[in-house]
Amino acid sequence: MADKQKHAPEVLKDAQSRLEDIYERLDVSDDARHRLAFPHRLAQFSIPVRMDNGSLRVFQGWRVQYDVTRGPAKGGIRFHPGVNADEVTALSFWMAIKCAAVDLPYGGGKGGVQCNPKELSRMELERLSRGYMREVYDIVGPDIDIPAPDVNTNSTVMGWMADEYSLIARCQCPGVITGKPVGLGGSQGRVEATGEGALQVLNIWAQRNDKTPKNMTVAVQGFGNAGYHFARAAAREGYKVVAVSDSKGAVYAKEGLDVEAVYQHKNETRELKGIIYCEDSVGDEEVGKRIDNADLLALDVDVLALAALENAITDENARAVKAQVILEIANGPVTAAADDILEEQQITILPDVLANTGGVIVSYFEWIQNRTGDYWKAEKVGQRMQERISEQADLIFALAEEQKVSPRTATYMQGIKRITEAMDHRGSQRFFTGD
Ligand SMILES: NC(=O)C1=CN([C@@H]2O[C@H](COP(=O)(O)OP(=O)(O)OC[C@H]3O[C@@H](n4cnc5c(N)ncnc54)[C@H](O)[C@@H]3O)[C@@H](O)[C@H]2O)C=CC1
Ligand SMILES: O=C(O)CCC(=O)C(=O)O
Repeated sequence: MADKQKHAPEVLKDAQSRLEDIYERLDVSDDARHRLAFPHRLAQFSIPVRMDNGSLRVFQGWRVQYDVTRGPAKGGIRFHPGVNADEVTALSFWMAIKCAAVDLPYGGGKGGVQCNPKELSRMELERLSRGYMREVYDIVGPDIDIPAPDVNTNSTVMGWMADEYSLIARCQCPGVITGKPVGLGGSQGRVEATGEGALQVLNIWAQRNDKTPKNMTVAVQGFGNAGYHFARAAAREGYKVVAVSDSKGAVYAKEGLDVEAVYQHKNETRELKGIIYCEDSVGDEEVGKRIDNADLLALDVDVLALAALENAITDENARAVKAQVILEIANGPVTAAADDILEEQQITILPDVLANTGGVIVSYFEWIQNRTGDYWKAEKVGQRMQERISEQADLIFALAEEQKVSPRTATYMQGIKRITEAMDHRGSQRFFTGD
């Protein structure tokens, strides 16, 4: 256990350990450093839920607003047995960095409930989702904090939460939450946005480095919302997706997987591990062969896309990575210690705070649509996301080249610079001076 903790450090501490270098490079003031050392607000609460069998269960929940200098807090809500205050705080810290890095008028927030949604009935899940909104009602709102989906939450959960908010507020207020169903004020393109945005970041990097998608092999850890939509988009653009995994297993095919067939199988059986592939016989179910999850991370591929959870690559397994580029679709999949090892191995990391911004960018578009009442077609959403990502990724890659730093350092520099500039614009006398 102690050994495991050594390799998978506390998420917030690990996330913040990257800041000192950024502060030095940008000459950040002591005031700003103090303010970014702690979350602006951390709410912890209990959510009592009446279960279908009549018993009462009480779930622990959190909502953290790490920084709100540039605008209302923004970030998803995670339902997972491992969620805790440390993780949610780190996730809200990353939201603040990423929103600033791609110039969205938001701060960073995140929420979580410690639960296993797979063990809950649909009605229990709805009661839990509504209970969460009742607990955070006073601290969220379209100008305060705007939640969205994350691991194990989706448009259905967002729809229930939006409805609960409107019941309490006694008004229609779709802008309080994004990632809603399209029929309830959700945006076209939000479901696939994170995966599509990650592909765009990869394409921009590939173009700048004279690589062509056609020859590039890809392995994807985490075949959920973000990972599946990335794999689908990558296959569409000519990348060869040779392996994907979920929490229970991984599947591999040297000549490339049929991503849609794998998705269909997973949808029907809820898992990937049943898929069997024989090199010389092709049957209905035979779309790939089973490999261990750990082996997927060490495959000799061009691109390793990490789309599951934090701490996937640590100092324990970093040396086994053979990919030339890691695409961080998940938040925090590579620890700071692993970063150093991967850099030594000359592996490029396209960091979470840039690579997974497609989701929050389209959430921003959803919020604009909710507030103006002007709903956009899918083409417009796609085009505006592409413009935003291209513009900001180009700035970041150019900064990385100019400063001779990694794309992660350049993205943090971009984000922290914008946050600290906004702090300056708000003035230095808003705090009690003591006289
Ligand atoms: N959904 C979104 O819009 C966004 C998600 N993200 C991040 O992307 C990551 C994935 O999120 P979603 O796709 O929304 O969640 P999801 O719940 O839809 O999918 C997560 C997937 O990861 C798999 N998984 C979990 N542990 C694993 C392991 N050890 N090995 C292999 N697979 C494993 C699960 O089985 C599941 O298939 C998270 O880090 C999330 O914070 C980031 C930005 C936006
Ligand atoms: O869509 C959003 O507002 C936030 C998505 C999110 O939680 C993330 O980018 O990690």
